[in-house]
Amino acid sequence: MSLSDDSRYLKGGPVAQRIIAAVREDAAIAKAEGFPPKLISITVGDTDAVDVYVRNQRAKAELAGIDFEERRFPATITAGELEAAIHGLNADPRVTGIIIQRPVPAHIPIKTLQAAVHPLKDVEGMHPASIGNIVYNQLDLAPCTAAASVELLKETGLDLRGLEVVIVGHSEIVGKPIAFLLMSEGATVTVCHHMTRSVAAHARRADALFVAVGKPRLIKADMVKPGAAVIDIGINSEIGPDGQSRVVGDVDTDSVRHVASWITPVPGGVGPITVAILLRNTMVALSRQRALYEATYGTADRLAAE
Ligand SMILES: Nc1nc(=O)c2c([nH]1)NC[C@@H]1CN(c3ccc(C(=O)N[C@@H](CCC(=O)O)C(=O)O)cc3)C=[N+]21
Repeated sequence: MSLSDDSRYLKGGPVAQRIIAAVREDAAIAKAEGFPPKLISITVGDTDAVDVYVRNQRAKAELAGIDFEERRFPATITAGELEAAIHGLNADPRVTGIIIQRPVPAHIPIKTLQAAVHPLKDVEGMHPASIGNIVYNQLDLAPCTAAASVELLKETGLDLRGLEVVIVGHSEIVGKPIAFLLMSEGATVTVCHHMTRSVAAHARRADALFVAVGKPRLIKADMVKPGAAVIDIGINSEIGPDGQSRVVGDVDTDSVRHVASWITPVPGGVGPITVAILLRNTMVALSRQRALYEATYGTADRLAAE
């Protein structure tokens, strides 16, 4: 059976298309009402993984009818200069959302930057206030990759209440937010990381296994419970047998697919949904901004107010 017609593969494309179609309708209405959505991407220095992401952001934003603007800064910029640029974007009423692409150079404290983005414009959900809302079960503006991973799990139709979930990787942007999102949905969550004694022993208990560590083929067939759902969030570049560079996840898909009931391909799994969620988050941010605007000026019509 080929990869494309095997129902065990949880593909991101159809889910992403569904989300983008809904965003497109929302964006058209908002635009007609005088609130065109606009997303700003901030990149500092050069990173391949970021290039792929930003390229897809631009393409899908265009498809959805969201203005997209990339601001590139040299790796030599200071944290203060970046913060000033972010404050400028916060104050600009035409800007709906700001995403700071990670990683940034080592001399820039990423947390300070994330906290500089106004919470109403924080389309990545990485401001401390946004992350905090997830602890309070307010889930509509979650970090994009984490939300995308959960969205794919939901495609299986598995009941999340009481589901045994194991997450390998505890990053602020992926592993930790996935844990909170799934706890909110009623799952029983175990988080493994580099100090975990036996990742395999935990992983084998999982009905749903999420992996986000950045190590090709870390998860092998003997670490997976038969019938489990495996969500592979890794993006690793390596040289294939043909000498060409290729992208692989953290799961040894060739062996694991014979054990798991569902498995996400890389590429073509979580990635496309991540981009779609970023656009959906931009519309969530816009509606919050509009609610504030209307509460302040007493009208939904910005053009009339100006
Ligand atoms: N603040 C921040 N948030 C992120 O979420 C973030 C980041 N920084 N830095 C870089 C990584 C990487 N990342 C990707 C998302 C989607 C694809 C994607 O669309 N992948 C396609 C590949 C398409 C192609 O190869 O053209 C796929 O998996 O099918 C790739 C990479 C998000 N990241």
